[in-house]
Amino acid sequence: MSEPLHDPVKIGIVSISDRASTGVYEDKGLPALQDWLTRALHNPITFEPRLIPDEQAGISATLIELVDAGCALVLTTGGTGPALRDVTPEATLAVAHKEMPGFGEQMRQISLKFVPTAILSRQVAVVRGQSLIINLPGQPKAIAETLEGLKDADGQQIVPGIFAAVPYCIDLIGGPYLETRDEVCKAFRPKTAIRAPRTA
Ligand SMILES: Nc1ncnc2c1ncn2[C@@H]1O[C@H](COP(=O)(O)OP(=O)(O)OP(=O)(O)O)[C@@H](O)[C@H]1O
Ligand SMILES: Nc1nc2c(c(=O)[nH]1)N[C@H]1C(S)=C(S)[C@@H](COP(=O)(O)O)O[C@H]1N2
Repeated sequence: MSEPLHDPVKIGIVSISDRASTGVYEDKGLPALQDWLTRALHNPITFEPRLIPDEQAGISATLIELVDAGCALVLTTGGTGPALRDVTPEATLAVAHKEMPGFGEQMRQISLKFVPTAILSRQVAVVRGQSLIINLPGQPKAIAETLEGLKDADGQQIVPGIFAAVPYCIDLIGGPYLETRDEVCKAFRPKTAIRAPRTA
């Protein structure tokens, strides 16, 4: 039997936390991002992980470095709230070529089903060059919640997660063809954008 072939993808994962980056607590952001993406994607993934403090210039520099390194997707976690030190959205907008407001809107819709304080979350998503950068909330459990959405006890989708729109967005900016595992996240593409499976 021939094996299906999937495009390789490089993904930047960035945990932005003063306390995790200085060892006050163990970082749970990077493992949560890596676990979820490995579960969700068929593609072979090279991760570029970064654990950094809530410093605006340093966050922007890290995002640019990851885009320049060829990451088709960069996911950040942390620093999106209203506290003085929370500057992830500002740092992300500072490196944007295009804003993608739908991702932040959808994340807040999803998160409101879990916590009323979701309206405090200022996440943004942007395109820089051929890379999509998305902010996720800092709570480690919020990572899977926002990427995957909300399902009922029978596994029926109640609110679609934001990742459903990520593969097609990456197609449109000229990146690799991402293929998801439907049981984790059913990605949507218009029929004309669906590529026939390739085999080795
Ligand atoms: N990287 C992380 N690892 C584990 N837990 C985290 C991480 N980042 C955030 N959290 C948890 O989620 C909460 C909200 O995240 P937020 O990004 O607002 O952090 P914070 O309160 O600004 O503090 P810090 O930047 O020091 O993590 C934190 O108080 C913490 O309990
Ligand atoms: N799905 C989900 N979204 C969430 C939360 C959560 O627990 N689950 N916490 C909220 C809270 S309390 C805050 S302050 C904002 C911003 O979080 P951040 O500063 O950790 O990024 O995310 C919100 N979004």
